[in-house]
Amino acid sequence: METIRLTTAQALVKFLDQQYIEFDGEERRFVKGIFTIFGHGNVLGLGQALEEDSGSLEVYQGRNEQGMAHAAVAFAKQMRRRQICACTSSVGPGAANMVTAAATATANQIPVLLLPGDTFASRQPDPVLQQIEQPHDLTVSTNDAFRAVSKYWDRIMRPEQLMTALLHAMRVLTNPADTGAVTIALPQDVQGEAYDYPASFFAKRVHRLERRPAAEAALEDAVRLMMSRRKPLIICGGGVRYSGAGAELQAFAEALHIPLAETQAGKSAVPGSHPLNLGGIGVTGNGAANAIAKEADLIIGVGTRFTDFTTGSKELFSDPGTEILTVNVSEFHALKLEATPVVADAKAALIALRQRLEAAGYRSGYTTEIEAARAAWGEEWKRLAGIQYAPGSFTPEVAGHLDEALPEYAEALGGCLTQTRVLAALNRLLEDDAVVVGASGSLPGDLQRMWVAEAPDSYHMEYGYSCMGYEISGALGVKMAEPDREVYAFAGDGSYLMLHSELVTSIQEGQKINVLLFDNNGFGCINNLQMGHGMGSFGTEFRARNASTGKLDGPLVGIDFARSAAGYGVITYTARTLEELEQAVADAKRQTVSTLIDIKVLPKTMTNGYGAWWNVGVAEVSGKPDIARASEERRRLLQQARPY
Ligand SMILES: Cc1ncc(C[n+]2csc(CCOP(=O)(O)OP(=O)(O)O)c2C)c(N)n1
Ligand SMILES: O=C1C[C@@H](O)[C@H](O)[C@@H](O)C1=O
Ligand SMILES: [Mg+2]
Repeated sequence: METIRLTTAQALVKFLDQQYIEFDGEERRFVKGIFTIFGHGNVLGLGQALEEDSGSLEVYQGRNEQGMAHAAVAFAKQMRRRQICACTSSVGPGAANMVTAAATATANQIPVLLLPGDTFASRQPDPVLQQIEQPHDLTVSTNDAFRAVSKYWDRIMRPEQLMTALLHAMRVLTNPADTGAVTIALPQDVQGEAYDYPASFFAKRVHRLERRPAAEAALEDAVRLMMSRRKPLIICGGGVRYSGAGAELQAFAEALHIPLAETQAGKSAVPGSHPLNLGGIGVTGNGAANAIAKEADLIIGVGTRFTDFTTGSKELFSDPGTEILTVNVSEFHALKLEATPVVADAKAALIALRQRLEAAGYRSGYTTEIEAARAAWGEEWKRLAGIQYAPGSFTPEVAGHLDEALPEYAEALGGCLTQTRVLAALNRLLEDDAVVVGASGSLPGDLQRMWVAEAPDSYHMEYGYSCMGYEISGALGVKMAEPDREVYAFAGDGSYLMLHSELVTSIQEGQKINVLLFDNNGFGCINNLQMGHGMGSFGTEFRARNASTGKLDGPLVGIDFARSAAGYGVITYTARTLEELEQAVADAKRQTVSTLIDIKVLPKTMTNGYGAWWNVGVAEVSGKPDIARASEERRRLLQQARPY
């Protein structure tokens, strides 16, 4: 047997360089590159291997391990899971920083390969610098924390273990039904240990992504169910996009005259202006989608996980007469809500179903309802787009919380833009094919309701984990996937402050991203949530400690975000009026380096309502009558919701 003598780390790099994926007859390299932050736990092992021969893998330098791993996740998501990046960290804190990103990947079912350094397999030394030491179990290291958030986890204690570990890693990374983070922990001594690897291990491997066809019996069940229903509603989930099934979904809806609503992951599979596209559904859904959902007698969930935001915490389509049909490549998701399941690739299943339903002469029973719902929402959209602050006589969308404090905010921010007006303007100003990126705060809800995404894959929302700090790291990953499109990160001030380190990486790499920073001086959506459930404003506005009360109820803490980012070499702007915003966007489009627009928006001016419930835990014991009322209201709504 021919062998090649390599270190574990060298073998790992050589193997990754030989992985390819084939989908619909198209072959491409699977691993584009590797993000690195070196420390003693990886620099002399994996670092050495990459310096000596990285093959065709591109090597990037991250700033924060969570940030770089989020960039890798966003890259794979935007590539529709057909190409990935790996990430290597040092041992201990560097590794721990990647745990959050692993969870983001797994929650969103996005492949990412994480390669954290680990403590010495030989235990010489023991403890090594940054080893946590658990006296009850010496095999435990920081990297065990990845077990909870990975789809495949392994630790390479001997060089030859690498071979089975990597084959399993590829199995999971290329599995459309059950992918996510793959963690391979690499003890730092083993990374440099030599082994005679069989040459065959490094042969080119092409992993075929197959479109799983639907079983004939499942299709028959689905057709039978649909033939008995007059008011079906399609929910278009992320699986539609990963399958590349947008056109088929649109054809299915058109042929059978069925309206569709979008999840956060499914938006931009079908153009937002399509007459059958009702837009975002659920807790953050709009009036049209939620109204049609309430009347639907059949929900057809295509490629959706049915999260609580999508289902309105199982209250939105809770009528016992409403049936659920699912099309999902994952059995786990297809079987939710006691659905009639079609376990299959979305594109394959939609084609097969349409053929059968057309042959059977199926057409939904909708007459004018879809058009009417869209028109009513269109009017509401225009109202939201036109909201302007006027001192003294202004009622914000989220009213009754901080009404009296709004003039103070207007003064501290130096402007009084409303969030809904800014979003409507941006929807008009940004390029049609630009990719908008978001994840957390009030913006995902507003975008889900208001953003009309026309171009395919122009909406990139991480709302499986809704992880603050993903926005800017994610925008970098999206830009790497789509170098020819403008990419805009929509981030709240809280999220920006949590993590924006990869903005510097974007400058370093010459990858232009645009940050649209919505500064409302606080954790706005959480303030809405607490005050909407009877609490006071507590720990969510950015206010200084007040010496007289000892609480965080002093003056607002203003931040000049434009100045902060300018220090990195980012081209920055501050927008306090719509004119300033328009000028900033126009100028940002002309730039070749990353830009940031610090948009000063009033709190409480985001969208609110539209008929779906969100089940949040409320205190059953409190001295505040408003909290008792919120708890009572929750009990009432729980009775209307599906219990499971
Ligand atoms: C990593 C992480 N920590 C905490 C949260 C909980 N959380 C969700 S939104 C939010 C506040 C967001 O504030 P900001 O980014 O300013 O957005 P806004 O709601 O003000 O628009 C918090 C703390 C989260 N989603 N992610
Ligand atoms: O707690 C949360 C509330 C949501 O509105 C928000 O978008 C999300 O980031 C979150 O964590
Ligand atoms: Mg904020």
